[in-house]
Amino acid sequence: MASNRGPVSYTLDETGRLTARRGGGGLVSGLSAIGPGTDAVWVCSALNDSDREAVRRTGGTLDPADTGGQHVRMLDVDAQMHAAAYNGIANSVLWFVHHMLYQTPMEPVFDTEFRRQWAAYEGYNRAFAEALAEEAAEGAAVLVQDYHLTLTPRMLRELRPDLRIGHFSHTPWAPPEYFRLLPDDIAAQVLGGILGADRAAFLTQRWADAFTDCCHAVLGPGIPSGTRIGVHGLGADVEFLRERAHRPDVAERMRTLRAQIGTAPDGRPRKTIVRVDRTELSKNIVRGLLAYEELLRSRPEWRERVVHVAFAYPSRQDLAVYREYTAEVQRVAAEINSRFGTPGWTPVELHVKDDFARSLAAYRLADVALVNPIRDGMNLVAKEVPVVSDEGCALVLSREAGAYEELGEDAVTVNPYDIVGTARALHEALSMGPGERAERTKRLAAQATALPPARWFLDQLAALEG
Ligand SMILES: O=P(O)(O)OC[C@H]1O[C@@H](O)[C@H](O)[C@@H](O)[C@@H]1O
Repeated sequence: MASNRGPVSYTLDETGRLTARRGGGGLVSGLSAIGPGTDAVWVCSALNDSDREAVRRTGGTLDPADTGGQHVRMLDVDAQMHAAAYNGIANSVLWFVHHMLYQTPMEPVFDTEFRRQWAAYEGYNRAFAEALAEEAAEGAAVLVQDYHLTLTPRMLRELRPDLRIGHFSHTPWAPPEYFRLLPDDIAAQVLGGILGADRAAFLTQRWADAFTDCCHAVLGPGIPSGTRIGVHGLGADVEFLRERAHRPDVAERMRTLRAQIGTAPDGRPRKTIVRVDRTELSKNIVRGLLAYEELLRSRPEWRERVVHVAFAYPSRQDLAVYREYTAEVQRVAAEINSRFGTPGWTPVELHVKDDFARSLAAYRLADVALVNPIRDGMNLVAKEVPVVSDEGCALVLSREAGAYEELGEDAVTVNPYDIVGTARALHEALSMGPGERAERTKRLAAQATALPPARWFLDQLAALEG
């Protein structure tokens, strides 16, 4: 397996001690299901100086005590090359294209700086292809992950024609008219790189179709190399989540959260709208807050009776646009609190420090979960909440999330750009009776766990072999 982010990343303290921490996001959740006891090797990249130090100390093969027993080879790619490939191309161009995030008349600009970064991206993809060519046994299956590594499949194919190669995209795929913002030669390289694989797979049929449409538009009719296309909709890991959500640290955080949420003037517990995201532009956190503000403005009966618990965990803080977005989220939350708050009621509880136990606590007690991304490959939060909810939780879900294909029927769905429409959806979700809420949650949980991570992975392997 190959991905930019591995299962762990390190921090180095003043005493020189390295501590491994588990990474976040759907990709890591999916691949982590392939636990110890297999001969799988996970090739990933050092993401920061502490990771580079870990690579220096271990020679690149991480200590299994740090990785939960998985065999992990971490590559020490040149720091500048990694920065240009990861921040420059992967996060600022390919992520923006697939999530359709360019929104000003001056963006994007593909200039000589972009071409320089593209050369780094090629070098970065080649480093992976070379490492995989070294690691893989004769005839092995190799699963290459995501937009960071679109060129690797073709490069690896040239180095090792004996391998069976799969590529998996964890993001949406842009429709041709948006994908073709990319310069023609770059668009062709991205598609041609993935088509170097025997099989290219996606989280939903919608993204798979968009990829095929892009191939036709950019490369001409037909999938030229005979690459097969597949769909595997990653689901929630029900056993892990239910066990983890009932540990004492989660119960303790539920007590703290309940105290923060408090009771309404009539003495009943306040209703809770929960969201949990990386502070990510595509997650649409600011519009979510504005919709909540609109709810409080247009439906004064909810004032003092509801709290919006918003967890927005730091992400990609090397990029100015992410830092600015984080500040904007904080500014809008503070504004709502100063406009509507009273001495006994804080309308928005915004927390930015990553705490998985607290996220699970919020999932368990939420009355409403708000998942309103502009676009999202899948969105696992939408699938995790129904699985761990104690008494049923109404899901407000963007129709642009991949999870909508599976969960749309039992969610209250929204156009993520429509603030008034989202406020109405929040009102509808808050007003849903307990019986209906519990019934819908049960059906959502069944859908959400249809393809748990281990099967998601094994299905891909089986399909690649077939
Ligand atoms: O930049 P980061 O933090 O490694 O996040 C990347 C991952 O973020 C996840 O949320 C996406 O599902 C993946 O597509 C992506 O690979």
